[in-house]
Amino acid sequence: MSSLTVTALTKAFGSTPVLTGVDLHVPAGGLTALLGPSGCGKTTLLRLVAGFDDPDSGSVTLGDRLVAGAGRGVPARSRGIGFVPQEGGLFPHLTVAGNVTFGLARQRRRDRGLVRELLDLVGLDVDLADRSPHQLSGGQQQRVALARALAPEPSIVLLDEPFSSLDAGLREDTRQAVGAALAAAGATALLVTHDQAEALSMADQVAVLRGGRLVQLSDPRTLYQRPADLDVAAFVGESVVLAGDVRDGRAESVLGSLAVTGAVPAGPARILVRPEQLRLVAPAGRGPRGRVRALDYYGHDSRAHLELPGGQTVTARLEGADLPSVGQEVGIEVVGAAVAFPVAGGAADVAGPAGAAGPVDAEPTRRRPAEAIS
Ligand SMILES: Nc1ncnc2c1ncn2[C@@H]1O[C@H](COP(=O)(O)OP(=O)(O)OP(=O)(O)O)[C@@H](O)[C@H]1O
Repeated sequence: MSSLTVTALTKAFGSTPVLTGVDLHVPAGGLTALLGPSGCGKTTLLRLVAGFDDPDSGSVTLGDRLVAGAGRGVPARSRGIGFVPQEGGLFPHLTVAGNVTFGLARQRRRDRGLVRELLDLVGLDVDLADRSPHQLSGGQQQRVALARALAPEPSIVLLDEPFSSLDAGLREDTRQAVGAALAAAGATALLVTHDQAEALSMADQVAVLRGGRLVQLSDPRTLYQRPADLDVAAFVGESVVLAGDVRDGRAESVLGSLAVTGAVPAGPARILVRPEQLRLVAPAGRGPRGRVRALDYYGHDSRAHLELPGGQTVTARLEGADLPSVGQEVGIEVVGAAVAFPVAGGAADVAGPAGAAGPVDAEPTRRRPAEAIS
């Protein structure tokens, strides 16, 4: 398995730039998720790495082998890349064993021990070897596709939204099986996804792409806890964004004086905390408080939508069965540090992640209308 290095990669279709100066290093044996909204260029980047398309400029290197750029273009079939497409792309006329060994030399295709080994690697029973793809579930088909990609021992495996067609339960199981198989094979992998939970749970590092540019490359925890900006913050989880004023490592906000992560210049800032950092307590003195406007109950946890004194609504994620009632006034504590984004020009108005003016709610489109306050 090789590392992958992409340097200053640029691609346009006609006059429309799709990738602009993308630099990315995927270490050997690691799984990197390429995360971004629809149309940001994820698949295009994967196709340039695979050799299905040529970049306009920049380079692609596998290990120390330049495969694209500087006038060089190694054909896709000679790059030693395994590819797992969105819906498996299994050959319908071949059995599972035929699919898994498709890319191997004729002699190795009859090696039943190898088929067993590969199916075992992806968590499938060897009894499935003689079935046709249509006799498998979607999740099983994706595992066979991975076994097929791993069979020739490629330098890197590229996975293009491999779980997107699976329903929720199957998706989780298949993710775990695929992650375990890639780790057991010691594979270098680049996984395209627009699902932040998938990226955060599976990857060693996450590359966030926006508008054809790489905006952050971090391990999952850093990405969630120290996002590069509020757009990235909103893309990888729910956000509570407050107006604040930073002094000496603390931010004064409607939720009190909050410790701020990292060195932030003094002055007005937008302050990010996550809903699970908000803890509801009995209202006390002049401490931060809000009124519960709505509750979403999920069983394992709940979400409370809280209206703050200035009219802004924020979301708190609550564990346990001891829940407030709608209409109740509650005290609010913030646990852990906040992240501050200095406001250029001075005004600390809270603008939404997409730049909208006015108070921000973490998930405005999913919030229910406020329930009646008793
Ligand atoms: N062959 C092509 N010709 C013209 N435009 C293209 C071509 N391929 C992709 N595009 C455009 O490039 C942009 C990026 O597409 P791409 O498929 O890389 O995005 P993506 O992030 O993978 O999106 P999705 O998550 O929806 O698959 C889109 O606007 C798309 O319409």
